Amino acid sequence: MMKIQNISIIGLGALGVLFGNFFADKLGHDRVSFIADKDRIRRYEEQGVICNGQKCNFKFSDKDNTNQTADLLIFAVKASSLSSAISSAKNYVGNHTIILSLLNGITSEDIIGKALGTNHMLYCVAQGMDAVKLGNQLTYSHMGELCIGIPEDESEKQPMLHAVIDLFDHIDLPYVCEKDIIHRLWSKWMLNVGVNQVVMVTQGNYGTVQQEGKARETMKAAMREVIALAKKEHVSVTEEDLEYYVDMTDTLNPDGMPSMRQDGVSGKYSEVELFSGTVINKAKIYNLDVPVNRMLYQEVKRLERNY
Ligand SMILES: NC(=O)C1=CN([C@@H]2O[C@H](COP(=O)(O)OP(=O)(O)OC[C@H]3O[C@@H](n4cnc5c(N)ncnc54)[C@H](OP(=O)(O)O)[C@@H]3O)[C@@H](O)[C@H]2O)C=CC1
Ligand SMILES: CC(C)(CO)C(=O)C(=O)O
Repeated sequence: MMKIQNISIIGLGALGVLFGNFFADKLGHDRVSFIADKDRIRRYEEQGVICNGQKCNFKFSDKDNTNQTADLLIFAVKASSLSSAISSAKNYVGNHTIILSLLNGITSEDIIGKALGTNHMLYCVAQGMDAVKLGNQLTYSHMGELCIGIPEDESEKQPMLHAVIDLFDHIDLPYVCEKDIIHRLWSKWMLNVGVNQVVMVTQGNYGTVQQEGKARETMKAAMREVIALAKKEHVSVTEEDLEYYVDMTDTLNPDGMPSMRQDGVSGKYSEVELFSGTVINKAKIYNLDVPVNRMLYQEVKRLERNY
């Protein structure tokens, strides 16, 4: 079986730092590196990176290096940076490279696969964390888990999946190997369509949707529009999935906030196109009305016009 010896991550943000720090602690700092351009590397080395109060000694790899490929390559950028990240990471893809994408939404695996080779892709969903990165500082109390898997018709990727499972077992990384990874991708997307957008437009935090009231009801209504859409696309996402994710959200630090709201706080454009943007476009195909997502889309865009 292939053994994963080195890991490259692209994206030194909330998830990149969280998982990069975990990998480096368990495997040693030499086996984990962050791919970036020279300007970013200079900035990161000048400013440093702090994870739960501790300085991280990360190794950086110049995107233009052509003498090293990754055994495991992890994408941890926002959707708006995905195409630049793909071109920065391409030198690190060798014949044996396994790629995981931590991006939210239901499209990043396809996009990366089309650019770098679908034969490299496993599916992955990152969930359950309350990571907040503001400036160069990451804080979290729950690291969450990675859900990994392959669709039914890609069974030739079992050896790649086993290599990742072997690594995660070896370092005790919290993970779930999913029987139906497409179901997980969609049901996690349903959560983001609800919690990320509602916390963003209310300019709140997890506490805002953990208490009974309008915000929590709007979150659930936005999620139910995804359930209706999933039915049209023959993906089984149910009310039980909704309850599972609402319960998971209730366990998060009430002062924490989803990645989209962190973008709002930093005045960065959000991933709204991954959430209501995608819901609205897909709903048009089926003549499905999605008023809650239309409202959330308009509200996010209104907030972003003031940046
Ligand atoms: N935050 C969370 O708790 C969760 C996030 N997700 C998803 O994971 C993905 C990543 O989110 P998150 O970690 O919050 O994102 P962040 O915005 O915190 O971090 C993204 C990082 O990517 C870096 N980056 C952008 N373009 C490039 C590039 N071309 N080369 C190298 N680095 C680049 C940015 O660097 P710079 O700052 O230098 O521009 C930034 O540090 C998103 O899709 C999000 O929805 C999923 C689950 C939970
Ligand atoms: C809701 C959460 C934290 C999942 O755990 C997430 O996916 C995000 O912040 O984008």
